[in-house]
Amino acid sequence: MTRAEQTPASGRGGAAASAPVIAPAISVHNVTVHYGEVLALDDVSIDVAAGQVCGLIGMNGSGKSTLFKTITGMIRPDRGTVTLGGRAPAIARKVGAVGYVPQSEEVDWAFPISVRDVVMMGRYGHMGLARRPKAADRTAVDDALARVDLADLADRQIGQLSGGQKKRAFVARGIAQGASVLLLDEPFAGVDKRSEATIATVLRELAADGATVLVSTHDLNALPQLADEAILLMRSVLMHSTPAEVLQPTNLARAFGLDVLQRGDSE
Ligand SMILES: Nc1ncnc2c1ncn2[C@@H]1O[C@H](COP(=O)(O)OP(=O)(O)OP(=O)(O)O)[C@@H](O)[C@H]1O
Repeated sequence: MTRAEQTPASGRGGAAASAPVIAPAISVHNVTVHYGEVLALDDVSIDVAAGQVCGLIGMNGSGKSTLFKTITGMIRPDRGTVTLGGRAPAIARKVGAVGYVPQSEEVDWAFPISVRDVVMMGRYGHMGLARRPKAADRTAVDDALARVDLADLADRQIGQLSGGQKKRAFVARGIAQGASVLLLDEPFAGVDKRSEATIATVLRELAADGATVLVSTHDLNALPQLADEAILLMRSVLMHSTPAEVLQPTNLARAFGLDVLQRGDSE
């Protein structure tokens, strides 16, 4: 039985057992991942509750992308478990509960597909096997495009957008999907201020509506406005606390060395 299934009715009863136990939206327990000889994640444990925006901070190679891929189920850990709202990643993905915005380098931008069709991919879990969009799917896609300010560019080939617009298109895919967990791997990398502000606002709105957002970023200055909590990752979790606490110079120095303190970003 998962923790999500543990209700008072299934326990021994009594007043102390009356509160339902709610599974964290994202739960990573004792996860270790190797690529061959390379140890990418070492005994990582993280719980993030529903409705939170959690920032993921760490230097290049600290394991952020590996953590995202493990949470989506694209990578199977050598050890440990991942659950999303009490469900295995593969199940969560199948029912469209988890949305993923990958790093730009991982997308084939030459693929002959329009922005609208990229966003429509978020609706696949709501369609039958024939993947024929219904009116509700088209409405969800139009709403998501409007929310990230891309309605005017909906019919362009995805590769013909700017870096920030591409990121917004993938955020729109997650919105159209209605994902309760949204994972974003450096959505602010190489984007202009307008795209950054649009994405940050949308993430806050989604969390206010109950979604859980895990987002990696190198922009330490923007972290307090963006996130409710933050994780400092260096192969293992160095710290999981408030942004203010994580941004304490002594804590950043543990993850990045001392020079990051002068610059305000982690690149
Ligand atoms: N496919 C792979 N094969 C072998 N090693 C890999 C592979 N992918 C990542 N690694 C290694 O695993 C470690 C973690 O990489 P990962 O991409 O998760 O870090 P990251 O924090 O996302 O880095 P960045 O900030 O540069 O995106 C690094 O040492 C990296 O070199």
